[in-house]
Amino acid sequence: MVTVRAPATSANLGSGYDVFGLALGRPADVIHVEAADETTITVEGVGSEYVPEDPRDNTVGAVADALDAPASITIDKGVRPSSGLGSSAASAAGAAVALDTLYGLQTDPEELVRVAAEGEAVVSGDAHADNVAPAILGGFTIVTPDGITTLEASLSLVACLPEIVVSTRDARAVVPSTLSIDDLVDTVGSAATLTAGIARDDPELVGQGMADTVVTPTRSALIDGYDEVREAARLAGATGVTVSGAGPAVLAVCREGTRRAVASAMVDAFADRGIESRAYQTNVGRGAEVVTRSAW
Ligand SMILES: Nc1ncnc2c1ncn2[C@@H]1O[C@H](COP(=O)(O)OP(=O)(O)O)[C@@H](O)[C@H]1O
Ligand SMILES: N[C@@H](CCOP(=O)(O)O)C(=O)O
Repeated sequence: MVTVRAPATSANLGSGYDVFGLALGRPADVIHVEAADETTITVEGVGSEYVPEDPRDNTVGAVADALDAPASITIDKGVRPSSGLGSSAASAAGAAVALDTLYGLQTDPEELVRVAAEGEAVVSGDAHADNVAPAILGGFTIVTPDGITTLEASLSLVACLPEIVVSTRDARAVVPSTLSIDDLVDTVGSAATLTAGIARDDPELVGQGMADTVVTPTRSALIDGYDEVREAARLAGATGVTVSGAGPAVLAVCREGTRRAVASAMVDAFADRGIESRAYQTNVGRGAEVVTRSAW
């Protein structure tokens, strides 16, 4: 049996739609795999009642197929489904690393990212890799058709998850299909600023570079209370606040020493709208890792 811990991730970071991703220190899924003649899936943990166990509908089933690595797989969900925290990706990434280890495949890590992205296609309709890349490689990742660039990053973060469900498939449908040259210029400027901020461990630059006038306004409209939560986080010390992935989680990058205040300001602002939420105080995390391995 092989057991892997695979982290939640936050994709887009505002200006990097389908390109930027960050591994989070927590929460995480835990995936157990045992060799078997055919793939079976059992799901436990947070929101497990919303996750299909049929391998054709679970991201993990697509990964086992792509690696030709049938197994008895148990997913212990720590990342709530439909959260905007890469829940489906955490399972896919964890399964890719676990099955690769179980069968000694020694697949190249970038190839494992492509395999895990096949799992994402099962749930969102697109094999977008901006969650599975950081979930496997850790840190901050830039995914383009030419490959993946990874940067180590050190940021103090809050990911606040309200009791709202937003499906990634639905949230992809509201993204505009064209943009003006002004929006293009703004987006390139933001994305470049954000990348420089990551390279310099500078939360002010990262926060500034999260600005986005194209995708985020359409997604934030799906999150009741978003504007108030964003304002509350900024007043409490966040340098940048945006929709995490497709939402409904909201990600805040915090100035040194403000993370606790930002977390409680965000929870209070959702509560003022009558919405319960949970704020994860976290940082940039590592990629999926094998935690136990036994020979039976
Ligand atoms: N292993 C899995 N973990 C979580 N969700 C899964 C998994 N396999 C399939 N799903 C489905 O994917 C959807 C959640 O994925 P998605 O909308 O991308 O949310 P998230 O932003 O949390 O990844 C749900 O409909 C869920 O049933
Ligand atoms: N780039 C994707 C990311 C979706 O992230 P998730 O955590 O909501 O699955 C998108 O924005 O659609």
